[in-house]
Amino acid sequence: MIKVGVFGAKGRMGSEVVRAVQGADDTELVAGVDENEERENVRGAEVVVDFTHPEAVMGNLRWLVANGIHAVVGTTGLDEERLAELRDVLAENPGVKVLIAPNFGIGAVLMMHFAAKAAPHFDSVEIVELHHPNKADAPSGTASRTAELVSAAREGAEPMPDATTAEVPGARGADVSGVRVHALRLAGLIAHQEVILGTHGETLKIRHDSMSRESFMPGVLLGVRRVAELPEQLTVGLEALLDLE
Ligand SMILES: NC(=O)C1=CN([C@@H]2O[C@H](COP(=O)(O)OP(=O)(O)OC[C@H]3O[C@@H](n4cnc5c(N)ncnc54)[C@H](OP(=O)(O)O)[C@@H]3O)[C@@H](O)[C@H]2O)C=CC1
Ligand SMILES: O=C(O)C1=N[C@H](C(=O)O)C[C@H](O)C1
Repeated sequence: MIKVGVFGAKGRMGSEVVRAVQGADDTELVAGVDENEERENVRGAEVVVDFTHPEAVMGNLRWLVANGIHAVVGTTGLDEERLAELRDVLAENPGVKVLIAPNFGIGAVLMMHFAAKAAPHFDSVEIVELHHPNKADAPSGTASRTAELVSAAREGAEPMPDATTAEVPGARGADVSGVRVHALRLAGLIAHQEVILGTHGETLKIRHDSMSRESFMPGVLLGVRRVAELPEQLTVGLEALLDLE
């Protein structure tokens, strides 16, 4: 049995993780911790899953790594600066592994992968992400990661055509690594993303929809089961566990 703790246990995602950990045959819940509760409660856990808040996650990770506990992180907002800090903290604690996945949905990981594969074959790529209105961050971690992957895949390509010279601020979305990202927040939604690619006379749309937060749980459990054996101390992206080419 893998002993698991959950940070953000009463949240939308954390409560689903608690259910998944309790329901799986090979995992056992040590404790759930929320804001203003003692992190010490998860002592004894081999792996802690974090679905908290962009402002809380770094403090949680510093504590986990210092205490020799592997982390599986779904919380978004971990930019390059924070990842660099995390690498420094990990270097001082060589046995500890951290897996960060902007999206644990298997279909979402495939959507990002397919978008990166398609990107060099098109002149234009834009991303539309759609989420529930309680979400704190925009654009989503998934959209930012997709933009980074698309940008890397298009390295050396011509700039995307765009004649805009007069713009109401925000009308063209956010520029993430040179890719336009448009964020919608609508009641009734959970998590959705469309990558739209265009070239002469044709477009390709790659869309993923999470219709429930249960959809993220197979990916979270996969991370919990495999984090300890990952070759690197810090791994970003669930694709590292999915054998994608
Ligand atoms: N990677 C993925 O697949 C997914 C990632 N996410 C990301 O996960 C994060 C959480 O999303 P969601 O569950 O919707 O958010 P919620 O607001 O529903 O849950 C966050 C929880 O974390 C708690 N919390 C805040 N600070 C701390 C802290 N310092 N220590 C412990 N717990 C804390 C909150 O408590 P309180 O309410 O009392 O402040 C709350 O219970 C977001 O960053 C979101 O983008 C979401 C879905 C999928
Ligand atoms: O806050 C959410 O809900 C989600 N957050 C993640 C993100 O920012 O990409 C993953 C998924 O989109 C749901």
